[in-house]
Amino acid sequence: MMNMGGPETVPETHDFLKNLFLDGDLIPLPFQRFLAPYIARRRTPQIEKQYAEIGGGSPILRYTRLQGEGMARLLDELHPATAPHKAYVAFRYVRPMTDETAREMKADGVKRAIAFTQYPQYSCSTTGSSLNELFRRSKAGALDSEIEWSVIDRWGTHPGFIEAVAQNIEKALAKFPAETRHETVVLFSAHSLPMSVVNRGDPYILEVAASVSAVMDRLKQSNPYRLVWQSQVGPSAWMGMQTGAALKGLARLGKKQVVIVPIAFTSDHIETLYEIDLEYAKEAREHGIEVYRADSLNDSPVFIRALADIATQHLRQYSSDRRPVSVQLGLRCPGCTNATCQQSKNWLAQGGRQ
Ligand SMILES: C=CC1=C(C)c2cc3[nH]c(cc4nc(cc5[nH]c(cc1n2)c(C)c5CCC(=O)O)C(CCC(=O)O)=C4C)c(C)c3C=C
Ligand SMILES: [Fe+2]
Ligand SMILES: [Fe+2]
Repeated sequence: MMNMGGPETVPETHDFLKNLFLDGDLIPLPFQRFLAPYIARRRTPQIEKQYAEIGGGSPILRYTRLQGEGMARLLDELHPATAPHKAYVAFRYVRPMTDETAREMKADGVKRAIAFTQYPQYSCSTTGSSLNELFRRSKAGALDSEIEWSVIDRWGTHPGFIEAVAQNIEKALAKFPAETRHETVVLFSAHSLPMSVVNRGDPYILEVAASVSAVMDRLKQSNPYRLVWQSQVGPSAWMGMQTGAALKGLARLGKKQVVIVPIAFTSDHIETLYEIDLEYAKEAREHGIEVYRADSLNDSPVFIRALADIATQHLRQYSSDRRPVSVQLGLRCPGCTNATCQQSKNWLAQGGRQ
């Protein structure tokens, strides 16, 4: 289960940020090895304060383990041919990272594995970075070369995922009076992307939009909605409209009720617990809007069943066609100039064989 991870405790914030700014697949910086620690040090106090305010750290490891254990249990029933199943966590910027997980898998004698992204929608900066890291660690000899790999690279329109998000929206909508509930604006909010990434042909924006469209179809188009973008970092141009500005705009239009929906991440993190709950919701209330947030998926049993179903479908498909990767993963962004992307795609298309 591949994801970025987050600091479990406040003092881990600096190392998390340092590893994040060292990731050239996420943020290519000039003189990265020198600039990354500098930027991380400067940013640490502000981000530490945010993690402190949301309870002292990120809950992502706890939820990913819980989701993985639940998924593996269900998989044993749904796909007994490949049982027993076990979920391992590989984070990009905090422990457990790929090397540590690879050692654990080696000790367990694993010979068949699925690299299962926990980002519903594909971006080169997120899932792409995790897959490139898997490739690099393999090349460095950290992975057991006998493991047969396949990849689940995106699942943003899977009906189980859509159902889990839709149910959480319904719960939030139910907090408004029945007479005015249909007027509530559903504001989907996803982490933004720099326009430089969008403009090289990254598929994330399209895939997030596809998730939103599928959720609204499941809700039978019950409410007006928009997709907006949050958490931009630094001075460059990022995908908009920004979530904060959208809330102000909705207030200007006289809207009184809003449900904010995190759609691109599967557990709580500072974007939901700090940015949305503490910053945006407070600002919106000051503008006269009553606002609730749809819960993150966290320990949702509907979501855990969806993960098991996604893995089952993948295993069935793989047993019939032996294709380790999706057709879509084979295509690099038309504007991609990162040579590792091609190498890692070739490696994965061969099932992780050298
Ligand atoms: C699907 C979600 C995410 C995408 C896409 C994404 C792209 C992206 N992010 C940065 C820079 C930063 N991201 C940071 C933290 C962070 N990012 C995501 C998710 C996505 N990022 C999460 C869940 C988090 C964890 C923080 C949290 O909310 O708990 C940070 C560090 C925090 C900060 O300093 O503000 C940076 C920096 C870029 C440049 C990028 C696309 C290229
Ligand atoms: Fe980010
Ligand atoms: Fe790329």
